[in-house]
Amino acid sequence: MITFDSVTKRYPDGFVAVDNLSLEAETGQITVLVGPSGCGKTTTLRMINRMIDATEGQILLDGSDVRQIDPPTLRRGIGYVIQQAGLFPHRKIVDNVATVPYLLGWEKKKARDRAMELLERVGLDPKMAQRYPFQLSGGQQQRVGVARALAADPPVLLMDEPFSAVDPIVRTSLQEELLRLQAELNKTIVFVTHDIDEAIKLGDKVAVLRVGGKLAQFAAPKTLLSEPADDFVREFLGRDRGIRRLSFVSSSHLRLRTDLTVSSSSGATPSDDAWLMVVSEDGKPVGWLDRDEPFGTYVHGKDSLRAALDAALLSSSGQAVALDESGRVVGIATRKALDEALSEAADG
Ligand SMILES: Nc1ncnc2c1ncn2[C@@H]1O[C@H](COP(=O)(O)OP(=O)(O)OP(=O)(O)O)[C@@H](O)[C@H]1O
Repeated sequence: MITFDSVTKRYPDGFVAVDNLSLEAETGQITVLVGPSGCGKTTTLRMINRMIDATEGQILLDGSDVRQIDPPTLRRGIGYVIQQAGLFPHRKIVDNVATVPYLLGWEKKKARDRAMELLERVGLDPKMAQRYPFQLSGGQQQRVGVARALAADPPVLLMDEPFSAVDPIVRTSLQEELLRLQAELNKTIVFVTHDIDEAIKLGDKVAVLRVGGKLAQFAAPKTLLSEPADDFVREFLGRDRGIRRLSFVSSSHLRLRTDLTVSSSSGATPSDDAWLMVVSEDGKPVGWLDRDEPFGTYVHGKDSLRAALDAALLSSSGQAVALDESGRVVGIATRKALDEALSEAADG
């Protein structure tokens, strides 16, 4: 766990970049620092690995004051990923990833084997290992940056706007990759971004900072969306707060109708008003009976209420097709069921 206890950073010119910050970044979780430009996110992050020293207060890493630990020892246990990856341009990818193991005196083969394993872990083709950074796309370089930070298996990972220099599609895939990796690795991650959507997607908890380095709110994404602490946070969260909150509401409470499905061999005829979903022999959705309209699906209980609503909006049926994890139809969420679930969500 990383604990900020009344931490202030005053730069030599007197500017207060971080003002009396107290928060805890839990072990094995992703804590996101988010806020407008200049609010002190990077300063806060760099005080953890002592690239910047706090002026007042204490930062504790698993109970030990970081200022009592000499910086090289401290940084051995802390991976650091920055925007545009910051790779060494004249080193091959494999050697970039092996940087810290080399510094730690690992023998070359062991360090390179570790690097190759990590490249695979972050979803890069092993063939990339022999290339130089300029021969990789921005997104690939960013993956290398993550692999490099993980090389010595540090328990803590600091990530400073790591995905902000890539296009939105690559960015989404990097975010998903990080969540997948984190599910395996359980690192204590502190992640800086100015993008509130990224914060909400990645954070177990999100610290919203305002200019002047003051903490405006520290909460789980769901709480931020439903109970923003003040107008600043509300405005920073932006539009569609209500819809976005549905991403954190489970679809498992949606009441499903099983009488609105028909097997493809049944020869059923449509009734006037009902939309019936034809289901193949192996349980997969085929299409609406006698209606040439698209249909939308979601995985019941796994996807959010937002996903179910989105699926319903894909066709004029207004109904979502609920699937199990292997893609078989488990029932139909009707408008009425969605309506009920939405009003429950609005209440709670
Ligand atoms: N060495 C320094 N001396 C004086 N002021 C500084 C110094 N470094 C940063 N600052 C100021 O401290 C404030 C916080 O900077 P910081 O880089 O932590 O912000 P940030 O939230 O990460 O911003 P951005 O999103 O733009 O990267 C800014 O106003 C910055 O100008």
